[in-house]
Amino acid sequence: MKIAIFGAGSTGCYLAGQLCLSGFDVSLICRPAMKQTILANNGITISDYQGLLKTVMPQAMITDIEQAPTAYAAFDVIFVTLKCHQISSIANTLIAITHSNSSIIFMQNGLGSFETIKDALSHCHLLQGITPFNVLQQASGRFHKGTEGVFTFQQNNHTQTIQAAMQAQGFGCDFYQDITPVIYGKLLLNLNNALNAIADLPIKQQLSQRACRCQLAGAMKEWLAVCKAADIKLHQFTKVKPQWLPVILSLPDMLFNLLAKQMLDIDPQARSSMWEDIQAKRKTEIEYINGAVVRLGEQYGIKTPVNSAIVTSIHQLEQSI
Ligand SMILES: NC(=O)C1=CN([C@@H]2O[C@H](COP(=O)(O)OP(=O)(O)OC[C@H]3O[C@@H](n4cnc5c(N)ncnc54)[C@H](OP(=O)(O)O)[C@@H]3O)[C@@H](O)[C@H]2O)C=CC1
Ligand SMILES: CC(C)(CO)C(=O)C(=O)O
Repeated sequence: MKIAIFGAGSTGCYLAGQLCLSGFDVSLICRPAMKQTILANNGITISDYQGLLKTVMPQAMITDIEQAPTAYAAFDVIFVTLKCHQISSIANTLIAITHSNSSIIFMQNGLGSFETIKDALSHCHLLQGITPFNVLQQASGRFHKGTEGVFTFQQNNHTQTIQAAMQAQGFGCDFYQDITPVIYGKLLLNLNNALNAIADLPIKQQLSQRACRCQLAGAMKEWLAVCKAADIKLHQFTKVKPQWLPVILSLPDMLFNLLAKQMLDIDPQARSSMWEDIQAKRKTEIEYINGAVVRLGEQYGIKTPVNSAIVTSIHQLEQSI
């Protein structure tokens, strides 16, 4: 199975590492700077908070796909690990580098990016997936997984083969036929991305402060209310049901810390991908995350002042950088 990672950054390189170690032929479609970093460090190093540390060299690193897509043999599976706003422009390239049985798997957080491309690719096998954990790009071509969870994909013959190979290497991998509750449930957790970027602290330290947790609880309550009004089911990612998260987050520090220890294994250094975007002076995915809550809220007549204020703060941060 010939696999490409389109947009190899934090999550894409981590996924590439696990796929290479699982025996697949993996090519990265990446920026020249990423290729240079990987070559200079003799490969991609993946590490995690439980002690994993492995280095692998992908089969190829392609930096000119948009200029010369036909120069490359078609891929069987393409994981798109770009940011949400980078998706819509790659439809023609994806068509040029796939065959009639290829699967294209979109791995974006939030809501709305898949919709910007799916019509242009209506004849392709399109799937969605998520990365439930945090990946931070570190120095020396190292990609560090800082929280628990395993790659999760919509189910088809390709993702079934990938799951079997990844599990044989000890990497978990989940799949679902109906991915919608997973995507909507992940959005609940991603409501912290912006707050973490604003707080400018590691997630663990940020969530140790009750004031920060109460802001997150407020944003979550709005999303839960919107989902209830829209009759949307949410996948449960944590040990407690999604509806209980705002209650637990609002507890006093001592009680919260006791419960949190049992709920989430998290590296003290982990930060959100939106924090990475702000630090790197990149456009964020705010419109697909808190912005999606505001838009759906308007549609269902649910007020979302907390999420609206977060969207405004992130746009201000984007402009000030
Ligand atoms: N990082 C994380 O911990 C997590 C991220 N996610 C989600 O996963 C998705 C991907 O995030 P993440 O991995 O952090 O993103 P990154 O920004 O780290 O990776 C995307 C990479 O693709 C590159 N790129 C952009 N356009 C092209 C192109 N046309 N051709 C080749 N390369 C290109 C980008 O370069 P450039 O920067 O120059 O544009 C960047 O290096 C997002 O939706 C995010 O929310 C989900 C869970 C955790
Ligand atoms: C895993 C999580 C929720 C960590 O913040 C994330 O999805 C992100 O950083 O984008």
